[in-house]
Amino acid sequence: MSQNTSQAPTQQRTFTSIYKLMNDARERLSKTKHKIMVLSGKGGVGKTFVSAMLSLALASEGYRIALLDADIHGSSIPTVLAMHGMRLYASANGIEPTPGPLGIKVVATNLMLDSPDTPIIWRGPLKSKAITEFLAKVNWGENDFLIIDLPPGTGDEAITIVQTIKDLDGAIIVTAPSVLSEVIVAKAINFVVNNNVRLLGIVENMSYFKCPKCGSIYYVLGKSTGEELAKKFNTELLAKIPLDPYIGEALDKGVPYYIEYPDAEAAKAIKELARKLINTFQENASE
Ligand SMILES: Nc1ncnc2c1ncn2[C@@H]1O[C@H](COP(=O)(O)OP(=O)(O)OP(=O)(O)O)[C@@H](O)[C@H]1O
Repeated sequence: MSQNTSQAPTQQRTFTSIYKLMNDARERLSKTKHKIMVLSGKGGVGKTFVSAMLSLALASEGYRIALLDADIHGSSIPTVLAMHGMRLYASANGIEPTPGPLGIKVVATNLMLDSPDTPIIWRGPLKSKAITEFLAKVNWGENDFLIIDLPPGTGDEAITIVQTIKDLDGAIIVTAPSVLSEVIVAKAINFVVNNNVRLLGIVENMSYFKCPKCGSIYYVLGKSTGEELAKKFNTELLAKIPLDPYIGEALDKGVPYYIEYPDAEAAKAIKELARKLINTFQENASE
């Protein structure tokens, strides 16, 4: 009994501080119109690539974009956006997002590290706190879209996002033909639906490869079943993004793919994805 009593003030302080952080986060994000999370049931399907390129596609249509890399351990948004040597910095207004290509505001743990290959050794509660602090202490300012790139699965990071951002506008599930199993897609979809987040649809990445010489289509990672899956889960197949060798080339050259190769096959699919998203929210706005 006496032990409980002596612990009470500390526990209360912890709850108060998390409650305050969550409130601060909501206040900080109150001038961001649409908040969208990007998740997948499995790793390596191109979630980061889709989040980063979708952000660039929306920005190139004139929208104000913020991008949160909520993948604390595997933070790679800055690399994909070619933000070499850039850092977050503090101002009197909080943590300032780092301006990325086309002016998108980027927040990522890798932008806080001296070296991008430094490992972050944090367990669940610390990762959740880091994400809440990012949301609460970053000077997000006014944005049309906040895109949140999550690590694979439905763990601490995803739970923190849905608990903190109560007015999330929706979720995009990214998957690839090799992992288009119903079970994997269902897990991600159930997480979204059970948390009362609007399911915007599925993006099938690495869908096919189109030969640039003869135009033949090859299903390198297995037959595309995106349409059937979307139908089965009563959602939309938002995009089929092909495998594109220029993506690796852009990474090697240290340039953002969408800007460097705007007419490449995958870039065109991402542009379409961005337009669908814009239409979705314009339709909603006029309802
Ligand atoms: N359509 C594509 N064509 C060719 N390469 C791609 C495509 N999409 C993504 N890639 C490449 O595949 C690799 C994995 O992509 P990415 O890191 O975006 O996946 P992820 O789902 O975010 O991974 P993680 O599970 O680590 O979070 C990267 O090297 C990326 O450049």
